[in-house]
Amino acid sequence: MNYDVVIARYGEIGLKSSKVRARFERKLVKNIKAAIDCEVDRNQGRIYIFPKNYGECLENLNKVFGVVSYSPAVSTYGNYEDIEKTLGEYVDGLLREGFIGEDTRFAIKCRRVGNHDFTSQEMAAFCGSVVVKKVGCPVDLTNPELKIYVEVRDDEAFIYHEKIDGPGGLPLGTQGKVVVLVSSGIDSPVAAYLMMKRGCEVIALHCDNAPFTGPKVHENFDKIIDQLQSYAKGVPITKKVVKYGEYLQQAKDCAPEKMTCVLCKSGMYQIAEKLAHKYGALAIVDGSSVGQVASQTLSNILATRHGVDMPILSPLIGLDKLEITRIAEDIGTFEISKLDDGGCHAVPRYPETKADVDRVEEACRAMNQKEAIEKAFNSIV
Ligand SMILES: Nc1ncnc2c1ncn2[C@@H]1O[C@H](COP(=O)(O)OP(=O)(O)OP(=O)(O)O)[C@@H](O)[C@H]1O
Repeated sequence: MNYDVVIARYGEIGLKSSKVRARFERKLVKNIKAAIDCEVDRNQGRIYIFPKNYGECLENLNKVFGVVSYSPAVSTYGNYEDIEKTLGEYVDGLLREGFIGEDTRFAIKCRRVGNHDFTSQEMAAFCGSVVVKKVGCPVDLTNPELKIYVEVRDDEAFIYHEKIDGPGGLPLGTQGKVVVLVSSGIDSPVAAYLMMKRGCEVIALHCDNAPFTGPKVHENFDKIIDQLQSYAKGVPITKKVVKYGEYLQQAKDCAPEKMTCVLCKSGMYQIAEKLAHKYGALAIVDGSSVGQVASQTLSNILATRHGVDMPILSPLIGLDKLEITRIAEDIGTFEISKLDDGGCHAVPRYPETKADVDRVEEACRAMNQKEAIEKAFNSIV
């Protein structure tokens, strides 16, 4: 097929006020250009992409948030003569590639914007007759096997037959920054992805628990961020790593053993909050999901957040492991997360599952948490 344009559609942006919409559209176009080598035109709620390489364009558009669907198309002029000629060639291509045959029930879907001397129905009937003359296949408007779309916009027309689903969401970078706590596990990369999908720029903070973890954990974190960067064209993820081993050692030495995981989370949130202030981020994000592991009880979730003033968002909170795993597979992080990284050896035999604020405060005092956090924060690279 000799496509010469890809039409991209966006959803939610269209619901915004005209000022916000214009800003979102500009950002979306910028992100598309960062992801694809192309020229771009914006017109009446559609984005027209003229890529250098169609294969690359179709693959990368699938990773640009804000794009709801897209169609490779051929363009022509918006009059009977040119549409007839171009549609005829388009149908030849469909025949060659086996999308249409003499038994294929088909329908023409025509949309029109602008002033023309024909209605959408008249143009649809005309285009239908062009296809029938060429292929001899039956028209079926209620249950077609193939839909051929003809969009006439002022003096231009576009013909296509595919609508490929995009990732949806909002253009990356339109909703401010968040600090996402990213481990090398399955959940937190999905949490980062979902926030990016809602338009948030991500600062990924990883706590390097060495010597309680091996080098594989850090390596896998790097690979996960590399994979997520393919969704962050235009607004790349900022990567930050804090040396967290000394903090954990202090927790183990000075506070009750069973509080180690609670103190670990509490420290992570506080370091994330400091980092957020430094970089102008407005929220902290983690991959918690209620009851998924022993430490993710509601009482632990509440107690570990004590002392943090910034919102801590947990986009996976109501999802089960299977749902999270499915997303991780789709976005290409599961294969990395499932690699054996040796786990964390700071985890006590019986971790606290019913932490309360008083005992957390007591444990924080016992380990001199404020000083340990300050020290860890200064190690961030
Ligand atoms: N080493 C780490 N660095 C940064 N964040 C972390 C780290 N370990 C845990 N977190 C954060 O705390 C959340 C809860 O971690 P926890 O270990 O309790 O659960 P999990 O189900 O294993 O999470 P994940 O699959 O994301 O590792 C993680 O989703 C992540 O946001």
